[in-house]
Amino acid sequence: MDDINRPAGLRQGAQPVDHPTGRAGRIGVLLLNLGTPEGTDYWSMRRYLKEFLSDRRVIETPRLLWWPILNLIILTTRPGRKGRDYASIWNNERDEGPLKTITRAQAEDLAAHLKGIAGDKVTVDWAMRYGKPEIRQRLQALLEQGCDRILLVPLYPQYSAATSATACDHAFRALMDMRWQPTIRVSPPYHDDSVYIDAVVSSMKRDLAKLPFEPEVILVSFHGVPKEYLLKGDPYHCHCVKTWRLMREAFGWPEDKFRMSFQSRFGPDEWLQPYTDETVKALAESGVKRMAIVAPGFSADCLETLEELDVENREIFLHHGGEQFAYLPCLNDSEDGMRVIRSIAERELQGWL
Ligand SMILES: C=CC1=C(C)c2cc3[nH]c(cc4nc(cc5[nH]c(cc1n2)c(C)c5CCC(=O)O)C(CCC(=O)O)=C4C)c(C)c3C=C
Ligand SMILES: [Fe+2]
Ligand SMILES: [Fe+2]
Repeated sequence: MDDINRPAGLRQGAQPVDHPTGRAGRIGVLLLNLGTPEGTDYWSMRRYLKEFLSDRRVIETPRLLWWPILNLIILTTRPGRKGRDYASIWNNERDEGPLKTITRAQAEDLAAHLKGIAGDKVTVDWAMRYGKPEIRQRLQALLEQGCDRILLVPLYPQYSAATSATACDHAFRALMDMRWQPTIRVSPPYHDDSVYIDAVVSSMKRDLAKLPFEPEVILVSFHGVPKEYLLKGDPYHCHCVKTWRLMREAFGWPEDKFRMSFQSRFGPDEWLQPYTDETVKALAESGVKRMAIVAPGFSADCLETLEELDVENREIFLHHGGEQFAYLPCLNDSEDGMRVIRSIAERELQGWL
């Protein structure tokens, strides 16, 4: 906002002490992802898992039932076991999980891109739903830099209450405490956006061309959620199926060679099916010797891809008769990946820039 357009009391230099400091009419973009533990030790893991698994958007089991399961069983055993898994993929140079390293790189690339379009009018930052950097703190930092309009970009192509909604809830909880809220926009899910589908397919084709073998089957694995969430109206399953169909059509392979599955089942309830580990085992047992896995639901590589898919599922495949296995990386901050994030940001900032 030009100084001349401010109410008299807010003009710089003419501010009475009892008036709020004027904001500079700048725009903030906040990339949001899930979050990762601060370290791989027991207490860091426990803090992360406790925050994550206490979120009612993630675990809908009634509190009275869930509290003893979480505190007496899960938080005594899981931090140690999962801490070892995290240690195997940790970015030791920066002492952080890869999800953080990659999300930061995405934000830096987007910042450089938007600077080319809008100069210093836009600030790009990033935050995590669980752990650090906290959404509340990064929103505050954007306000302090003069942003009175903020675009939230949940980096989940497929919407789920357990991911996109809880990230927005958290941002809105921070806004609830503000007398002078910024204007907020939230970017929509992009599971069927042609820029995203093209990027995922181009990236896969490039990675497949580098392999020393040609896979007989490609498995498209998405993070699972309890089946009950679908029955209660969460569109996540339908978004995943649509992404998979559009990828398959762009790829030109039949359904039996271009499969889909859901990974990371947690607890005894039924989750979305078919399960990735069971599918990989069944493929190997049915005589498939060469396969590739891709996980287009993750905007950045993380524990669920680098460890669960590339290590655990590779072992399952090789152990049951498979011979060659490839994990194809996520879009991350690659050229393909940044094309998607830049296009979302540019589209959603229309009318603001
Ligand atoms: C138990 C319930 C869980 C639901 C529902 C769930 C949904 C869900 N998660 C992602 C993306 C990620 N999940 C990650 C790790 C992770 N997920 C759960 C549990 C649920 N996720 C746990 C307990 C963990 C931590 C690791 C473990 O203990 O198994 C990650 C990786 C984070 C990292 O630091 O690398 C991502 C990303 C999606 C997309 C989703 C539903 C749509
Ligand atoms: Fe998860
Ligand atoms: Fe569906």
